[in-house]
Amino acid sequence: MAIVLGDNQYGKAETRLVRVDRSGEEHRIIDLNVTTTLAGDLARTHLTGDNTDVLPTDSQKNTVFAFAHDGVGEIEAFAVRLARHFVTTVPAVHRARVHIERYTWQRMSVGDEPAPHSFVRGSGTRTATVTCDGEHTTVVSGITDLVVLNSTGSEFWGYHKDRYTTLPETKDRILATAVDARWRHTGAGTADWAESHAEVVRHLLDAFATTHSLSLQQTLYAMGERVLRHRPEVAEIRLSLPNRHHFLVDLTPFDLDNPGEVFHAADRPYGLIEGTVLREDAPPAGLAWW
Ligand SMILES: O=c1[nH]c(=O)c2[nH]c(=O)[nH]c2[nH]1
Repeated sequence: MAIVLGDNQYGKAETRLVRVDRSGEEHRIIDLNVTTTLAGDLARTHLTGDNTDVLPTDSQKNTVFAFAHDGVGEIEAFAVRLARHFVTTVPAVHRARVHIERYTWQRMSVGDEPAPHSFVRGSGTRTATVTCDGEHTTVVSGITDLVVLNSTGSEFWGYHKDRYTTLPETKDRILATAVDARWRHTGAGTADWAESHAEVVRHLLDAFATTHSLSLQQTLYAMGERVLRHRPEVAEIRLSLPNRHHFLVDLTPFDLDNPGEVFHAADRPYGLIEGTVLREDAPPAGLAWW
């Protein structure tokens, strides 16, 4: 019986890079978590331990820091630079993926003045995943952990019921989720990554806030559809929405009414609603989701 090496990849996971821009009166910070993943002709090291083809993961980490020396810029562009570097300079490497998370920091205010070098962590983490095979480069942008809540404007009723169904139907509930969205760009050369990202997030939030929801599934589709209608540079968006259930507490044992005011915010289990919304004529995804 022959035994062979199957798919393999390797890289440095979660290089934490913080860069301080001191060029102005006010400092600016970029706080990143960078993961590099390489694949290619790497049979030799697996089969014989000959490491000729292997760029150490330590070198990959060093590359991330060295590339930050002259500025990081937008994370999509930084990831493109790194991915192309690995594919074009390491002979055995034919595919590189660079995944970056950028934590949100907002400038503090002291009194009415913006603080020059003090920051507070904001909500939502921006992400970018770039894949390069030497010929094609794909860019996926995203946002994770963007926690949102509507205190009304959400119903859930008319669902399939069986002997195990106890959930009461509701015409008014809290709808809350932590948005995890990733969207694939039609090209790798969007002019303004920052503007594109801010606008996609704005449309996601607008759709969440203005959709009268009959299910989180319906809200998911509305969020994706709105992004695609307004942002031509986006070909496809994948959303993962945990349903952060808020259950109305029964206060009748205490002779108290509860007209939609007191809720138990349960953390688990939670419904997990996931879906993809895309253009019918979206170009092939290639390695985008690799
Ligand atoms: O919006 C919802 N979708 C569901 O599929 C579901 N299932 C459930 O128990 N509550 C909800 N809410």
